[in-house]
Amino acid sequence: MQDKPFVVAFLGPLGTYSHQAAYDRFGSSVHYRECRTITDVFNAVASKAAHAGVVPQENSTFGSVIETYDALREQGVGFIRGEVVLEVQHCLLVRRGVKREDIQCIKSHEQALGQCRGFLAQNFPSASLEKMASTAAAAEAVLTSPNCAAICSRLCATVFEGLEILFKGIQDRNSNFTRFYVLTATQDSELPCPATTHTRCLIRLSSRRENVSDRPAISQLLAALNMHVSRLDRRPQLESPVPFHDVYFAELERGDSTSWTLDIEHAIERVQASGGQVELLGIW
Ligand SMILES: O=C(O)C(=O)Cc1ccccc1
Repeated sequence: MQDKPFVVAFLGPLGTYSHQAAYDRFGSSVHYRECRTITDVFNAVASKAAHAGVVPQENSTFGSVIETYDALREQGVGFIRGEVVLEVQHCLLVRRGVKREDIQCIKSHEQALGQCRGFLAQNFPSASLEKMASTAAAAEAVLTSPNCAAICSRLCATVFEGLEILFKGIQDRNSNFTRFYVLTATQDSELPCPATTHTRCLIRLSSRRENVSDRPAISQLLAALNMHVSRLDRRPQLESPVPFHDVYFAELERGDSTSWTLDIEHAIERVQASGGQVELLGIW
């Protein structure tokens, strides 16, 4: 009898950058599960409908992927086990035969629209911009919207028959990379070829005390952490009774320490002792 296949969830449909990143990490020996949104990828992993998931986390031109951080704000959405960095070269795709002057609307994921803002302002100043769940979802929608174009990868011209490439390399910065997180349900869930040495981790930080006067500032929490922070993100904490009480996401990078996991545990204890709330969200 055959073992159950390892299932990897990603933001679909086929042809997204997330699909390419997932394939770069897991190759052809796993089953892939397309999800409609990034939140659905988290849900597929948390509910064990998929063994692993791949979600976009940040882009070198446009910055953080907000939907990913909003998912990471919730409890029990998964544990980050790895990262994939993908070079992203966007194309403008139309239904075959559609001319540049026919285009009235441009569809894509908000990240792709943001990464091509200059190109769009210069070449399509009066086109309306429409946010879609993913770049490939935009490509698929263009099949039935002749006056629209999609920003997506050139792969979509192969995936969706009837589309053609009008422009290539339309991102505002030639050097354009997106980083993806690989997640599983828990820290010790099964994962093909897991990393043997860990060099990064992600923690979620917030102050515990709701009382405004007593609340430790982020600077105090980071001082208590006393670790090498390589990246810091911030989102509103929705359950807080006070406004502008944020939750922070800090990526920590290993120095030359030989006891990295122990260092993290001690750092978490220090933050808790200084009035902070901390959750380890990933180690890879
Ligand atoms: O929509 C996609 O293809 C995604 O994977 C999200 C995204 C969009 C633009 C750049 C990188 C990732």
